[in-house]
Amino acid sequence: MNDTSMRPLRLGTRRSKLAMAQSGQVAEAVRQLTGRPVELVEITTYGDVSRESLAQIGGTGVFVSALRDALLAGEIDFAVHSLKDLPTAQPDELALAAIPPREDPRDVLIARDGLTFQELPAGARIGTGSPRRMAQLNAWARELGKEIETVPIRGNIDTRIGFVAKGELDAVVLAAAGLSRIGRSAEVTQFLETDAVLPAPGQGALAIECAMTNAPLAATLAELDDPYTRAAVTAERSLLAALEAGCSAPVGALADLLADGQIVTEMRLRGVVGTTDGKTLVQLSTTGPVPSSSEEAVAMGRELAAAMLDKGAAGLMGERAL
Ligand SMILES: NCc1[nH]cc(CCC(=O)O)c1CC(=O)O
Repeated sequence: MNDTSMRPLRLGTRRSKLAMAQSGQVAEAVRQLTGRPVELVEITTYGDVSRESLAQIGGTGVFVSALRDALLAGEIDFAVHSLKDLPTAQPDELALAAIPPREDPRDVLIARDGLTFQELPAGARIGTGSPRRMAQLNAWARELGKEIETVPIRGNIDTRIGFVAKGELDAVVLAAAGLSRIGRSAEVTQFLETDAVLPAPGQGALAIECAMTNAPLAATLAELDDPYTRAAVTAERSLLAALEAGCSAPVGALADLLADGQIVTEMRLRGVVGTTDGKTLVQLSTTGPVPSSSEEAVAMGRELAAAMLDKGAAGLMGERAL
């Protein structure tokens, strides 16, 4: 580090319980790595303040722009984001210094009385404001031959779980990773298999960002990077970008590694786009060598996007679901 002082490193974070939990974990890892103190700097983003639905405010970047402004202004040294909240276009001035090993990427159901999705009665009210979740849940319900009602909700994880606890909704759908980070995994009633519901691109992964000009810090943070997670989320985000969809679009994607025993052999990338009523889904997958460069991962995402667009994916997006 060119700055050899023991000045604390300033980690910018949102104030939510989830953001504080994940920033706290990264702060500890950076402390161990550098021997330097790390101090959390709380920053409020538009996404935290606005009461509008994410689909309405346009989604991309509402949780990250204030953190990025603080990085560019030199008010903080680095920031931790949920990768799925990060817009696919990376600003030139900012380095995605590390993508640590991903947690469980799946969505989960928290339902009343311990119910699974299959056990929910016809007419069940399921809370989610995500067009991606609505599309896949409605498609799944159709397959099971039952009607459900998806109810748009917003708010932090505790608020969302509260709708079920108070009996206002039969179930809510959330990301497994977020629940585990805030210590509420025990309330999960079903982990949704990815054959039924593909997560958001980058779900379950974190992104650690710093200013491009701070090369020594970028190099230090890079030690927290997991190349497999980076390859997977790069392919997923490339698919999203090539579909020209934002984080509030009904797009799911997941890259996973195929292994022969302990040996990783290939990477599979799956993608889905659908109408929120679940009547039409375009769902495709591709398998190939594990990308050994960012360019290869990007190419994999682009190829799958092209195949999905061939199947009519474009016509299913752009709708502002609610
Ligand atoms: N959209 C909000 C959001 N952004 C990141 C997570 C936690 C999971 C993750 O880090 O991928 C969540 C909550 C959720 O979707 O349940």
